[in-house]
Amino acid sequence: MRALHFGAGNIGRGFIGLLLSNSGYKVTFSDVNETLVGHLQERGAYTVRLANETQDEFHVEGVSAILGKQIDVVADAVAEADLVTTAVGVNILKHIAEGIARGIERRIERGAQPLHVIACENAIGGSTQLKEHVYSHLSEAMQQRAEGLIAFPDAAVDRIVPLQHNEDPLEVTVEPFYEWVVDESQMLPGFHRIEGVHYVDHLEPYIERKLFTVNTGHCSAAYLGFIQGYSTIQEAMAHEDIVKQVEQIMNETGALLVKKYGFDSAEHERYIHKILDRFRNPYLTDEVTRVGRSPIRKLSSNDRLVRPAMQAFDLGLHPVYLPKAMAAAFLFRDEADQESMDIQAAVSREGIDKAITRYTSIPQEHPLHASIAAEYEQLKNQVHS
Ligand SMILES: NC(=O)C1=CN([C@@H]2O[C@H](COP(=O)(O)OP(=O)(O)OC[C@H]3O[C@@H](n4cnc5c(N)ncnc54)[C@H](O)[C@@H]3O)[C@@H](O)[C@H]2O)C=CC1
Ligand SMILES: O=P(O)(O)OC[C@H]1O[C@](O)(CO)[C@@H](O)[C@@H]1O
Repeated sequence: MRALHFGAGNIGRGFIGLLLSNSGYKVTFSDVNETLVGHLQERGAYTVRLANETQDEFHVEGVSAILGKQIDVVADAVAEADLVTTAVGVNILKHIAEGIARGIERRIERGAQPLHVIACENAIGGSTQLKEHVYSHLSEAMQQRAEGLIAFPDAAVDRIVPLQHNEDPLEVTVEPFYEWVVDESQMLPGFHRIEGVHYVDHLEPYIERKLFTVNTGHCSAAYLGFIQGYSTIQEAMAHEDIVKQVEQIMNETGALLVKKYGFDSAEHERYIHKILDRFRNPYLTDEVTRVGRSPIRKLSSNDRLVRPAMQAFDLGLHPVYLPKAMAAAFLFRDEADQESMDIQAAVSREGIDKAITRYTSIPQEHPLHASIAAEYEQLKNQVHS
């Protein structure tokens, strides 16, 4: 069984590649980072280390790599694969779509077997988004032939994998916890199951629970930690005032999730506490700049902050901590993160009110808009210099 995985980065090597290899897939990585591809081609193996007391090691062997810029090579790999997965970042999906489309054409022309394409990104409907990008490169006739042969099941992925600072450029340190949930209702018969994946009929409760708890809480810790001048999540989470606020934020999304999906509230509370412990993992060093990265994406209407806040509001809940997290996101600044610099420029140019509407799509007359603006005014004088 052959798997082609796009993105040989932290999640690619430390999570998806590891599970695929453990399930008997021979993994080929496609990446645009030539150095990384070179190392993988040369060694064909790498180590995954768990961030726990015993630093458990796993050796992933028999892997290969191709350069993602070589569309023809990528298309051939897609044509030969039994499974395609991605962990490149949701905004990069459009850039890998052409290679996948050319590969689909080749495999259909050869009368090949069905193919599953699973996007493992932090986004709602990631694989569906990828399908749209891929289909934009296919003729209508080819799209029709692809239906029933090529499936794009949506997925939720959860494992904290920070930026790596290991001597060995291929080694990756990951937290012990992981969760990979795939929408089985979007799959075709005969799929070679991946060990460790949880297959469900309805993904929405799982992806929203994950995105609105782990990701909402994590980025909030980053933005609130940034204001206080902390450089890592572990440093920020050592301060009880930040922990309390992060917990309140997750309680607000929790109230929404319990109301919307009927989750057991005691169980959800345990889920929140486990996540707070994961954020505090003393065996990891996770930079605030990584966890806060891409604030435009994180402030967008379908993502971890605005979507739960709006849904909560519409269900008659009145979030107050979520607007604070959003206000903190508007203050996050990292010169290496273009999105954060664009937000800072927009706020200076047009003021916070217009910037809130621009990035969150929350109209000025909505009560949440005023809450974010009020929190921003409070927080802006507290940013550690
Ligand atoms: N790191 C984490 O803790 C988690 C990350 N995720 C999601 O996984 C995805 C990847 O995140 P990370 O692994 O942290 O990022 P990363 O930056 O470590 O890895 C992304 C990789 O994609 C490669 N890439 C970029 N453009 C490409 C292209 N056109 N073709 C092929 N490869 C390309 C990059 O060179 C890089 O190696 C993101 O969507 C993220 O939200 C999800 C859960 C946890
Ligand atoms: O690219 P993003 O969305 O910041 O992804 C990283 C996030 O995903 C997580 O791994 C949670 O699964 C967190 O480490 C982090 O907040």
